[in-house]
Amino acid sequence: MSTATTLTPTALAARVDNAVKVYGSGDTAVRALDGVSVGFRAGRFTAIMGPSGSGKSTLMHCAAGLDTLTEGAAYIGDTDLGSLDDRRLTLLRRDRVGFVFQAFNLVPTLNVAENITLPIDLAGERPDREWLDALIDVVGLRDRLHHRPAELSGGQQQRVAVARAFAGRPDVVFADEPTGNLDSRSGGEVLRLLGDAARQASRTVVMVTHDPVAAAHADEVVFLADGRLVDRMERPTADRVLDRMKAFDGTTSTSGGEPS
Ligand SMILES: Nc1ncnc2c1ncn2[C@@H]1O[C@H](COP(=O)(O)OP(=O)(O)OP(=O)(O)O)[C@@H](O)[C@H]1O
Repeated sequence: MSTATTLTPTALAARVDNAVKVYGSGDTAVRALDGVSVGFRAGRFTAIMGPSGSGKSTLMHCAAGLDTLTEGAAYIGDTDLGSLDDRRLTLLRRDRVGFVFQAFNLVPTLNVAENITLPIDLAGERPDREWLDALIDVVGLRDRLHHRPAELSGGQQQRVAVARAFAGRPDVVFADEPTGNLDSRSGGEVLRLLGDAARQASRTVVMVTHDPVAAAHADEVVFLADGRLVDRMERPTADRVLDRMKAFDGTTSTSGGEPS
């Protein structure tokens, strides 16, 4: 049987195979990814964790088509990103991928409603009003639609960014430290939104974080160390994630490392 081309419930929304990323060359070369193979299941919320410099952001950027791999392959659904020219890659990112960054990256001159629909407007598409309406309710922004970003709290701004990321019904939303600029209460709300969007609307979310509490909102955590995938954890709790992270201190060995 040939590989199915449509997504099934257990399909992978994004994956990398044998991903190698080398920055620079010669003596100063850094092997940020050293043969990582990992899949992100459709309809799930996955967190990427690991010590500083372990390659989390590099993995996310390469999986999302924001950067290219030195070796190996990255796929969104069945599309091999390495097979796309710049124009097609730009279109794929616009049509099939959503992004949430630590710095909210809203357009200051546009109001909330305009920020949310910006990717759809830029694509020249017609908004799906029903979907947008539901999204605005999910992120709790209905009474702020005509405000500009500067009139919102940080948590509200990030909720706008989450709504914008999901507005075009992307296959996968990548989030890079989305709660890094938020207090724990606002951060918790944003994480719940990401989880709800993944589970209720069958969207896939992949989040880079260094925070075990944030990772505990995910369905699964994948752990990187020194550019390699070293572990996966289903149904994480903050304590279990913290214990796993402690095992990285001093050694990145995965055999018999006992948390203190
Ligand atoms: N543009 C670049 N040029 C050279 N080296 C880079 C570049 N970007 C990242 N690196 C290096 O690649 C390695 C992985 O970096 P990356 O940012 O992916 O790690 P990270 O796990 O996201 O770290 P952090 O948690 O500190 O953000 C690090 O050694 C980093 O110094």
